[in-house]
Amino acid sequence: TGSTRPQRILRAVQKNATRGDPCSVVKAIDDYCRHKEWAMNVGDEKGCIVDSVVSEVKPTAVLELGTYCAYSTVRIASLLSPNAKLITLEFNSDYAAIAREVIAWAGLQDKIQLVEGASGEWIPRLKEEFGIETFDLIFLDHWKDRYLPDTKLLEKCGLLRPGTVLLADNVICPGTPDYLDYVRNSQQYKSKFFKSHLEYTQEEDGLEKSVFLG
Ligand SMILES: O=C(NC/C=C/[C@H]1O[C@@H](n2cnc3cncnc32)[C@H](O)[C@@H]1O)c1cc([N+](=O)[O-])cc(O)c1O
Ligand SMILES: [Mg+2]
Repeated sequence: TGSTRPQRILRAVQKNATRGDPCSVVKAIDDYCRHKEWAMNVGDEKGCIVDSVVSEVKPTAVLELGTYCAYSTVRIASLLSPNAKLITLEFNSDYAAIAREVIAWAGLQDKIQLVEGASGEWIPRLKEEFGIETFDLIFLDHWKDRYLPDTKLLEKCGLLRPGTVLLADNVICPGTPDYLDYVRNSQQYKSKFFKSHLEYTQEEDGLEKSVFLG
């Protein structure tokens, strides 16, 4: 049986990136996925928009939904202040195992808590299990039909505060129509679209940044 795409991505990181250097890990994944094999990382073009939002928000508590190979996990965590923490949820154990290796290669284990489990099950447990009050930034990049239910769950669990930023990948491709409709028409959010392209392609895509108003 051959290797999986995440295993090949990890191998590219171990071959081409420098241990303890998150930027080289991000670059190794982008180079591999642009030139060898496409994969559903947020990528470098949209990644620069993610970087600018993280730099603007300066979050100390970050939640990522959908780790996959930890590309965005590493990219975001590398910009966080020393006392900031990022929790990332991933329910596929094979992907979680690869993600842990990528996070370790980047030397970011102390900043990142990877939780192996489903967002629907874990969001209600975050306050108790991790002593989280509210999140400053949430990056949504998991199954696209989970964005809306998980956002409503985050509201219900009191994990959002006035000013919390929700940053959603793929609102054009593959698309998250029900989520977009909600954050753009709800009085509880101030939403803004950042036009970009689908990772490693010329296809249209973009990120939606939505500020919770409380
Ligand atoms: O489908 C896409 N992403 C889904 C990402 C899914 C990842 O999040 C996990 N997950 C899902 N629900 C979960 C609930 N709880 C925890 N992990 C979960 C899955 O195990 C996977 O690791 C996608 C597709 C394209 N595309 O061009 O087709 C481009 C992109 O940028 C994408 O993000
Ligand atoms: Mg995505």
